[in-house]
Amino acid sequence: MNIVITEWNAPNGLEQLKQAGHHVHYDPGLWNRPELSEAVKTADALIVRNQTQVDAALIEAAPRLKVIGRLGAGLDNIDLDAAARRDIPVVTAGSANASSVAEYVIAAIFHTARRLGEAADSVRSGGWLRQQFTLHEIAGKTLGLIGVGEIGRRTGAKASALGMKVLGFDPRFEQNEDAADEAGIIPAGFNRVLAESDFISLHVPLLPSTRGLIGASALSQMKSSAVLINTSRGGVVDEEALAAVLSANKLAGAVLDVLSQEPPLKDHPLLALPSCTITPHIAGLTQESQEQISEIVSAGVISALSGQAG
Ligand SMILES: O=C(O)C(=O)COP(=O)(O)O
Repeated sequence: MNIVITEWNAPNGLEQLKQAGHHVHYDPGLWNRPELSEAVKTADALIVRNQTQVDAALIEAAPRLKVIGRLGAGLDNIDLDAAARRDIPVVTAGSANASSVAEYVIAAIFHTARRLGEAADSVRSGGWLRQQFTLHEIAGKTLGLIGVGEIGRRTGAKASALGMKVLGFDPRFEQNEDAADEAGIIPAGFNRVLAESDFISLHVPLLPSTRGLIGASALSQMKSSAVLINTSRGGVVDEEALAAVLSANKLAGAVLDVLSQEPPLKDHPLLALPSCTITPHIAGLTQESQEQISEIVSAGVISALSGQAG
């Protein structure tokens, strides 16, 4: 069968698909080109990351489509209702990148707490600024999680192992409470997390109910010494409101791995702010997670295609 892959995928999964006897049309830049709707016409399977817009029109343009593979966790770029109407399953990699994202959040906490990059740069330029880089311990500080699914839970477990107090808000907390307890996460309301945390990390999917969740009102409830970390989706944060509070020193910093538009326009206001660190959507990207994701999604796609007529 014909498998169209529109974004980057690790080699092990591509090999798996070929070994299973499928024709692999691998074109990592296809998501951004008009030929996409032509390419899916003969696709039995479509494998994407987060940039391909798998909307109703694209699904309609693919009459043979039997399965969609998602090399990651977020599903906001896939019209799940349109897929369900055609009984097309969506295979994801589950929580295969959850540890990578959790480790990134811990790195972001240390990045802002100890500023090793800046300290090293200052030495390279001839400085030896020991007092200027006398900064903060993270033990005893409070990490607030907005969203306590698998990524939030693993982040909380690592933070609490480092001696942080961890507060977690999740709209589905009733169901998560046992898991949260094990990870050392204290269930808390949204406002408490905002008001008491030294670091706030976002782990909710982008849904109509979470779009702009961290806007002017939420930002105004945070401590002025707090740092916001976003590895979820850019749309969860109102970027203009964030730029305003950072410029006014009403928030100490932000580490953003995701933006509402990726890559950002050159004149994006957050790019000009030294207290805002932006990375290119890499939290879930490690060699380990990508190999695992590629393997899981390939296996799921192969299984969904097996036994189906071409
Ligand atoms: O898993 C996710 O949702 C991510 O955002 C990670 O990046 P990806 O979309 O897999 O390239």
